[in-house]
Amino acid sequence: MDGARFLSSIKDTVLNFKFNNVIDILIIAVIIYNTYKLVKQTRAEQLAKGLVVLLIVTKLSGWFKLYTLRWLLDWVLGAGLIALVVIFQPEIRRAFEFIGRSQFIGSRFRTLEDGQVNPVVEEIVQACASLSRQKIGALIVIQRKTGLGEVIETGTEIEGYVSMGLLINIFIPNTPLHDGAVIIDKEIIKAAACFLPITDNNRLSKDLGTRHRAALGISEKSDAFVVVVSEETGGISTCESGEISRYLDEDTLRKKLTDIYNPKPEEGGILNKFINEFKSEDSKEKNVTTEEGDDKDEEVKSK
Ligand SMILES: Nc1ncnc2c1ncn2[C@@H]1O[C@H](COP(=O)(O)OP(=O)(O)OP(=O)(O)O)[C@@H](O)[C@H]1O
Repeated sequence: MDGARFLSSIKDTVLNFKFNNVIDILIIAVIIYNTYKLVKQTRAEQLAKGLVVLLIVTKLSGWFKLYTLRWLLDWVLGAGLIALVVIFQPEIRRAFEFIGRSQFIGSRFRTLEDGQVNPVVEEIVQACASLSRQKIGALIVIQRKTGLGEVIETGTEIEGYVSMGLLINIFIPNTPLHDGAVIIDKEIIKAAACFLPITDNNRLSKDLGTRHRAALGISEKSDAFVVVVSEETGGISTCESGEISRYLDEDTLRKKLTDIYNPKPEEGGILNKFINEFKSEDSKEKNVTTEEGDDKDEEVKSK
């Protein structure tokens, strides 16, 4: 394109500029800004930089008529797109899962009046407190928006209302259903003795065995809320979004469960929540810490 044609095309663009062009530019600006926020400080950042360089070089090779280089770069970009989908499959999956469980679809738990507590919360709290006192190991998964059908299928179907008695009974040692996890969907115990995926985080504290690792595993792969009672110490822990909080007292557990069973509208825009969801895999990878030496009664983030 020579100089005169270039100038005349700019003149045409300016003269034909309309309101819908402004909207168009604004939308693109918002998309670019949020894409930048999305990839910033994640493993996608370096990749995005490389992609920008590749795009610029491709464009330049076209302008300078370097046909072989252009052909090669076109090919790399085409193949790169498929590679991107493969590399970022976990993030893409999380993003789609987030859309699926977003507020558009509504919460699965009914909202209660202020101060009201869902009776299920108290049943779970009392069961855990009792199991903790008796040092009986327990693993309780509360399903939220991510369906846990595959996990439920690995166990024994129960379909019974949540009650302190039933929960304690399930986990009594040497009974047929005590090994594995109980899955709760709202007020119903769907199944017991379920097998959960174990976390592959190998930087966890050595004193966390397979029960806690299974709890973390399912919380990484879904939005489930998990309560663990340690057989060894009687300590109560909870796992959520790949993070473990240990040595909880009854009141803290009650508060956490109340937040689940009596959800408040989430703060922040839908876009920010989407970005956080997308980023969480990466930030977790960066924030892995070990828990050795942590004090009792302190909430410990395992990741
Ligand atoms: N993948 C799994 N899915 C469900 N439950 C599991 C899984 N792996 C282990 N468990 C449960 O954890 C029990 C073993 O717990 P282990 O002592 O290894 O873990 P821990 O985290 O040290 O817990 P604790 O503090 O209670 O000893 C098993 O008997 C079983 O009930």
